[in-house]
Amino acid sequence: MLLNRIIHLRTWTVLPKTISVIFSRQGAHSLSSFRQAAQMPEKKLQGLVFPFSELESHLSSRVSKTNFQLFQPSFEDIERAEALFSPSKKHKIDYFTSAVRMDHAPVITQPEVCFIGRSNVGKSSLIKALFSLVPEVEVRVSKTPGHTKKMNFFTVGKAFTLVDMPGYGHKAPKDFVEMVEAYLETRTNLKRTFLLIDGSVGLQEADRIAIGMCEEFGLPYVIVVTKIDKASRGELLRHIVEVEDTIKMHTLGCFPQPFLVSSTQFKGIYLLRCFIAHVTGNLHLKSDSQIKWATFQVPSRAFLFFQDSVPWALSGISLSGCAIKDDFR
Ligand SMILES: Nc1nc2c(ncn2[C@@H]2O[C@H](COP(=O)(O)OP(=O)(O)OP(=O)(O)O)[C@@H](O)[C@H]2O)c(=O)[nH]1
Ligand SMILES: [Mg+2]
Repeated sequence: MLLNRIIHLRTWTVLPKTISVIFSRQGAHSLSSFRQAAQMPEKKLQGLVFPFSELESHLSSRVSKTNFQLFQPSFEDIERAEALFSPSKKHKIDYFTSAVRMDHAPVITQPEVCFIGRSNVGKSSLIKALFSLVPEVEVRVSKTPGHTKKMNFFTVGKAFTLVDMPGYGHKAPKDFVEMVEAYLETRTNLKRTFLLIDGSVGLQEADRIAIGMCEEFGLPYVIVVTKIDKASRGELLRHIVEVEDTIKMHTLGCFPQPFLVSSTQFKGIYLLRCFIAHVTGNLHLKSDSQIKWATFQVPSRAFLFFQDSVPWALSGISLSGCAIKDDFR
């Protein structure tokens, strides 16, 4: 199968030192909450919430800037989405269970989102940042590739579940294919797959194979460019253009807007929270939020998602390949 090929790829030359970190309450990020961040000067806040806005003026006209602004919720919507990521007595956010095989995966009906990507791309760090309002939830990150060995399920109240996956490529677990491919192919409550690409190294062969797999399975998926703090501006722009070109030329199921994030600087995290709230059917955007029209073909499995009452239309994608309107309620 496709991912078998990824596992055997050896594109990493430098192996970082083994350091495992368990994030605890002490590790809470000072920008965990959008409310806190909203105290910042407008321009800084804009760059934090919409990281693309800082890069926009440097991109050539060849790149579709509209695609980066397809999902552009209002600050009010972002704040409403944040409530979903804030725990309360009635809305518990916690680690749920782990599985190494599909028959060990919990059977649940609530919407689910998962995070896949090469080992060390920053999947667990991103989830830790998304859950930073609940720092007691243990999400393990490590400098050593291949740290996450199991599919780790986290529940966000009754609203949705989120799955942290082992990485593919270097040091992927032996049972990776049976675990992750089977999950992606058969999980019926999976609403979105977030495919992470390291913004400091750009698209690698393993990423292209993973994109091919998402296409083959007809998954609705979204590309997230990670570690944007680590790359120079020039490098990052080059990598973003490459991602954009790939989405445009080689994908049908990928949401046209790549999301840019830095889990350490908290860039793009509030926007991603809002997108997750939206695609899991937990947030209806206010009318002043902007979701632009998108026109392209949708793979067959998308129809199943439409039937699940979380239509693709929610992310600006048309079922018929025709343009759709931006008010979906
Ligand atoms: N500079 C920077 N480093 C990051 C960022 N996100 C993650 N890292 C670092 O990248 C390394 C890998 O992070 P993880 O979150 O464990 O990566 P992963 O994709 O879960 O890795 P596996 O579980 O091995 O597949 C850690 O050293 C993180 O601190 C980021 O946004 N910026
Ligand atoms: Mg991990």
